[in-house]
Amino acid sequence: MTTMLQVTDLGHTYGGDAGYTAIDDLSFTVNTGELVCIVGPSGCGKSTLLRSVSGLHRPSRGTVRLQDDAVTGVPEDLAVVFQDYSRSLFPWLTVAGNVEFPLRSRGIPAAQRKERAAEALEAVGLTKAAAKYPRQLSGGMQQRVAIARALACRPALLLMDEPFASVDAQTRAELEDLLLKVQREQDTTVLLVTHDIDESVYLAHRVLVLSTAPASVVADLPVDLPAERDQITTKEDPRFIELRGEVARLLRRPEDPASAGTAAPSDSAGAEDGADALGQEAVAAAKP
Ligand SMILES: Nc1ncnc2c1ncn2[C@@H]1O[C@H](COP(=O)(O)OP(=O)(O)OP(=O)(O)O)[C@@H](O)[C@H]1O
Repeated sequence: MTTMLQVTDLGHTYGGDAGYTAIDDLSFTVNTGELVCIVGPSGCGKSTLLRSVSGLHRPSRGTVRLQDDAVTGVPEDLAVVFQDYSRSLFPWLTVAGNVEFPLRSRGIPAAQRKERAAEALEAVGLTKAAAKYPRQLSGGMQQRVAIARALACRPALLLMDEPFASVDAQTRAELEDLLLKVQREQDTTVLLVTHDIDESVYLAHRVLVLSTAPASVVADLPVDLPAERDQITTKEDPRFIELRGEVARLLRRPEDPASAGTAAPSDSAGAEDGADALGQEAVAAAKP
């Protein structure tokens, strides 16, 4: 088992030494081919962590290493899927154009770009939509385009920031299963942030639970469920229910009296539609 991502003693304080510390002493690893989910209370510093891992900002303390190289800027072999597909796809490009777009800046020749885009669109079941524009697709289909675009880059690490939070429950379940299928087929290494406890246990090989801000890792839970997951039978598995309860208990805020009861099945880590700063930065950076 090789290490794909190593985060060591990571800390970030906004506004200098006397400012606000969002994350502190954060350490974890992600192995090659693993799907690791991160859950944490709202505002605990998940986006700050993802920004540091993706090289979009320089953390105040600690190190991030991707395939043993220190991350000091956005690495070529990293792709990110954001929550808000409407802000991450380019409306003036076709589906195929969107998927090919990041390959252009990587200097990949046109024929190879087309081939890779076709492969990625096939993996997400969108071959027939290649010539359409994002506005002609449903939200779930648009998010599949965003996933195809990330896959076409053949990233060493795929970062996903609340990728299914903006779609309806049925589409969310379909996209979760699509991610599991693609991850298994392509052996992609994935680090996914979610507010949804069920989703984290359903998708992950391991769930990292973060504390309230400044975020640190309070638990690193291996998900010892059968590799083959099913939206109904997996969620009925007593071990799934046990793990879900464990994550909910770890996330429970002692000061919150409402959290003193048993966690509800659809309990979430405190979702708020956190404005997707990462998404905005990425689109701004990529606009021609
Ligand atoms: N640029 C910034 N300057 C100052 N403080 C910031 C900045 N960005 C984030 N913060 C603060 O750092 C803390 C962590 O923010 P972050 O967005 O990383 O949390 P999060 O866990 O992703 O939130 P959410 O769950 O709502 O998406 C918050 O209190 C936030 O107000």
